[in-house]
Amino acid sequence: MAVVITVDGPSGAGKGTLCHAIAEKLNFDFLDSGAIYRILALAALKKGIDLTDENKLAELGRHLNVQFIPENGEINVILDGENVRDQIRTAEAGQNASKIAVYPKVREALLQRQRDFSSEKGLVADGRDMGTIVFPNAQIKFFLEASPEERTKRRVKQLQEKGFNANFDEILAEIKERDFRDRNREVAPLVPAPDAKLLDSTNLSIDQVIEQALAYIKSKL
Ligand SMILES: Nc1ncnc2c1ncn2[C@@H]1O[C@H](COP(=O)(O)OP(=O)(O)O)[C@@H](O)[C@H]1O
Ligand SMILES: Nc1ccn([C@@H]2O[C@H](COP(=O)(O)OP(=O)(O)O)[C@@H](O)[C@H]2O)c(=O)n1
Repeated sequence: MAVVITVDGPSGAGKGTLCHAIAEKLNFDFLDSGAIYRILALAALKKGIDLTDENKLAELGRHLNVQFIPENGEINVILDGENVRDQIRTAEAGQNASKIAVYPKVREALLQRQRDFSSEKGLVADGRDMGTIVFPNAQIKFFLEASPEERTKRRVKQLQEKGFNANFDEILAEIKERDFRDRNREVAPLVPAPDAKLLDSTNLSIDQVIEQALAYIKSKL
C-alpha cells in the first residue's frame, strides 16, 4: 500500500517547511492542500462568485482548472493558464481560503482531488484535516503546533522576505481569527487525529523539527 504521511496544524507552525524536507529526504510527492483552498477562493473572486455562495463555490471546486508545475525548487500554480503562485500567498488569500473552507459542499468537492495525490512513490500531505478526513488511514501522522506569537513572528518574516508589507499586530490578529475559524467549524475542524504524533515547534529550530520527525518516521516505517 502506498505510504502517506500527514502533517496538520495551524498557520505558521512550519508544516510546509517540514513537508518539503520529508518529501526531499524520502523522495515522496507533496500535497499542499491549503494551496487548493487558496486557489479556489482566488478563482471564485476572479469569476465574480461570492465567497458565501456555497453551491457555486463547490461547482467551481469540482471543475477547477489548475496545474502545479515545479520550477527551480518552487512550484508554479497555473490557474486557467495564469501563474498565480504569488497571488495565493498573501494574508488576504489565506483569510479567503479559511472563509470558503467552512462549507461542507466545498470540502466535499475538493476531497477526491486531494486523495488523487496519493501515489506509489509515497505522499506527504500538509493541511488541517489530512490525518482526520482526507487520509484517515495514513501510516504516519503529525500535528505540528507553535504559539500564536511565534507563528506570527515567522509569518511576518516570511511575508517581508517575499516583498509584502507585514505588521506584527495585524498578522497576529489574522492568525488568531483564522485559527478560531479553523478550529471551530462544524466540518473537518483543525484537531489532531487521535493517532497523531504531537510536535510543538515553538522552541525548536527548523533542523530540530525535521530531525525529530524523521526519527519518528524511521521508528514507524
Ligand atoms: N521551527 C521553526 N523555527 C523558525 N522558523 C520556522 C520554523 N519552522 C518554519 N519556520 C519558518 O516559518 C515560516 C512559516 O513556515 P511554513 O512552513 O510556511 O508554515 P505553515 O506551512 O505551517 O503555515 C517559514 O518562513 C519558515 O521558514
Ligand atoms: N486541509 C486544509 C488545508 C487548508 N484549509 C484552509 O485553508 C486555509 C489556508 O491554508 P494554508 O495551509 O495554505 O495556510 P497556512 O498554514 O500556510 O497559513 C486554512 O486557514 C484553512 O482554513 C483547510 O480547511 N483544510
